[in-house]
Amino acid sequence: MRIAILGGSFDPIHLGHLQIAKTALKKLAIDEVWFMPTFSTPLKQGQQASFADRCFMIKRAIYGYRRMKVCTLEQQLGGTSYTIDTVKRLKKQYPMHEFCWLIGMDQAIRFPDWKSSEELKQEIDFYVFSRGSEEIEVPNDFHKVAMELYDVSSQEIRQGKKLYMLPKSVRMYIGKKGLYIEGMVQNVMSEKRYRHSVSVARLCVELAKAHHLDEHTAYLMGLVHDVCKELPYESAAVEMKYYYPQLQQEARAIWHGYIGAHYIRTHYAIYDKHIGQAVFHHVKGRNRTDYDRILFVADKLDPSRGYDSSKEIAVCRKDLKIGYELVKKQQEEYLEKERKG
Ligand SMILES: Nc1ncnc2c1ncn2[C@@H]1O[C@H](COP(=O)(O)OP(=O)(O)O)[C@@H](O)[C@H]1O
Repeated sequence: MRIAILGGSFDPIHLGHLQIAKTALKKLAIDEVWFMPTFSTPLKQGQQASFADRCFMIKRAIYGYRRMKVCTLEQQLGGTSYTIDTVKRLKKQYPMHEFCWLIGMDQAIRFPDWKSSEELKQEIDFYVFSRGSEEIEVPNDFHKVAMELYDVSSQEIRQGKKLYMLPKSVRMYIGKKGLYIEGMVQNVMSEKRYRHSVSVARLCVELAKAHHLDEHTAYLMGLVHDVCKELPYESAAVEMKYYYPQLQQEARAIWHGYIGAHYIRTHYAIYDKHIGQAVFHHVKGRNRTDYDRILFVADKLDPSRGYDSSKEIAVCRKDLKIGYELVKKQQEEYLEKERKG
């Protein structure tokens, strides 16, 4: 068989990658495309999802495409993934197949920096996928394949942008596991609010641990609770009118909880009911589930707010219901004082 390899971090895989594989199967004389996730990339830092998660996302994305596979050879090789070593190993391990290598324009430009790039060109044929209109120089023994490009990168996805460029199954997985959530949240708020969010998430985890609840759920809800807090008033008003017309009369300071609960579902594919409810009610509080209580108290008692809340935190660690009542009462007293001026 003739196999085309598409190597990359796939952190995460997106529709641009799938487009290369589909075009290759259509235009080149090949039998299969094998996605080859890097174990660890030499020219790149800041890879964020584990190898297992990246593989799993690829498997989900190519589900139903009979001629697309995942190859985990670079994990078997271990250490830093250099393509020259991968290609040699491929040929040894699969002498019955013939291989070629697929790359996008951005990688083709950086090709001269690859380890033993001259030798590599002798080892295997390269096919570069580009719009065909670019004047950019790539090694002249590369074959060019014209393709309609999707304007998206994995980095943009990790920042929470262009999430519609993910296969639906991958998007659901990212939401469920909370992959890349830190970068996504950081991208929609000031540094100070992000620090608060991280600190609330930590306290949520601490309280979840003390009460034998799911720590991952607690972490996620803490991190995302203020995701809509810095939305401009005009946009917030539109969202409220559209999604929560019955709640428009409530104070503006409360809106971000409602809009946030909607946002994390539609944007981040976080469908966990506990998280949605806790975010929805976190400003005023709701004394129904432990997750509701934890997020409410953690937001108010966040140590990074600058006052000593250690006594209240200790009460919450011991008994969440009593702790909730205590914090709720303090909040009401504070609001009353504010009202009186
Ligand atoms: N939007 C896109 N359209 C076409 N090719 C792409 C796109 N994004 C990435 N590629 C190509 O897909 C391959 C794998 O991408 P990626 O996992 O992002 O690589 P890496 O992170 O290792 O640079 C690379 O050859 C890259 O050039």
